[in-house]
Amino acid sequence: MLVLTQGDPASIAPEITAAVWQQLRQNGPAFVYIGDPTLLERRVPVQTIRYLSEGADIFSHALPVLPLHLSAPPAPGEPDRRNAASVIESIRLAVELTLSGESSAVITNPISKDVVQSAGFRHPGHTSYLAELCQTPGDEVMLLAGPSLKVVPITVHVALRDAIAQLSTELIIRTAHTVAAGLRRDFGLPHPRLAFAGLNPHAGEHGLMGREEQEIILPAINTLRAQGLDVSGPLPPDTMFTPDARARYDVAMCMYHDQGLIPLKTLDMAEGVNVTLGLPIIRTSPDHGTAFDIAGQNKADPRSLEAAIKLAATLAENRRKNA
Ligand SMILES: NC(=O)C1=CN([C@@H]2O[C@H](COP(=O)(O)OP(=O)(O)OC[C@H]3O[C@@H](n4cnc5c(N)ncnc54)[C@H](O)[C@@H]3O)[C@@H](O)[C@H]2O)C=CC1
Ligand SMILES: NCC(=O)COP(=O)(O)O
Repeated sequence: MLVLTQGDPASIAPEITAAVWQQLRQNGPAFVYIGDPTLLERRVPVQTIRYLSEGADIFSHALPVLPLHLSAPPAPGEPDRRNAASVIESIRLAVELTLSGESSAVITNPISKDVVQSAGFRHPGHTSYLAELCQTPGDEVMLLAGPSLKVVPITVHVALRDAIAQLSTELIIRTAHTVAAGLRRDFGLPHPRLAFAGLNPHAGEHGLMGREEQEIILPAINTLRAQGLDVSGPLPPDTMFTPDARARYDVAMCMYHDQGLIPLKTLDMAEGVNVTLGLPIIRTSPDHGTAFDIAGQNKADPRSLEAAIKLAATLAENRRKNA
């Protein structure tokens, strides 16, 4: 059984959850929703449960829900910080059930970092919170996977000037090992090919446009190669996402968030999935956010959530086989 978190109740999460249940109810993979049942009741048949094990028999005719309760009535498009506690509790419980082995993976619906942080949440997103809950802080790595491309932002939710300051040979090496291990164990790629982007225009052009390639990125690549990984780069970032270039690697290792997420979402927004590597559990999520601007209008595309649920099931099965 998989567990799906509530996400922000004012976001598109309720409507995409209902749409994906309709899509998967016959052939699965089955999931249990952890959230307030009233968010879904007017869209699909819902059945509250006490134990995850009850979910499998119910899934084909009703969406099984482990109930949580909101503090304020939800209004689509109007996030309310009074509901932040329930958003956070859904994530905590999903991780607890997965660490205990009752669930095989966590899929998270989108949250507003702004809303949860206003209620005291100290993390810039799910990723580091999940690592804290799993007691593996610092081991987490964000990977986004779509049909055309996989990318890893080596620095993530920080201002661009801080991302540049954070880059180090040690961080690149550590991230690359987590990615290679995750691609082998969970994605079933025995010899993953990692391509590293440069940071600067033309990958620095021999130091004319910046020295991070020579001083930080290249030493990491040389070390990783000596350690037996299949690595290439630093590549000029503007040409490494062409179809020909993408055919030469399995994952693009990017130096900052938007360097990787812009090509990923441009190519694969509808089916892109965010995967957290480096955790003792499987976690996936749609690649998009809360989309408050269209919440409650039945405009939201549910395919990224559907892809996240299917990929979570595949990764969990691969990890079980490779254990
Ligand atoms: N995994 C998560 O919890 C994520 C959370 N976020 C959070 O979401 C909030 C909003 O972030 P934005 O940058 O505005 O990104 P966003 O993905 O929420 O929205 C960007 C644009 O894409 C559209 N869009 C997004 N998902 C869509 C879908 N399924 N179907 C149709 N249109 C869709 C929206 O309507 C909007 O115009 C922020 O607080 C951000 O931190 C963003 C990404 C992931
Ligand atoms: N840009 C990816 C994103 O915002 C999701 O972050 P997280 O909640 O998975 O940490």
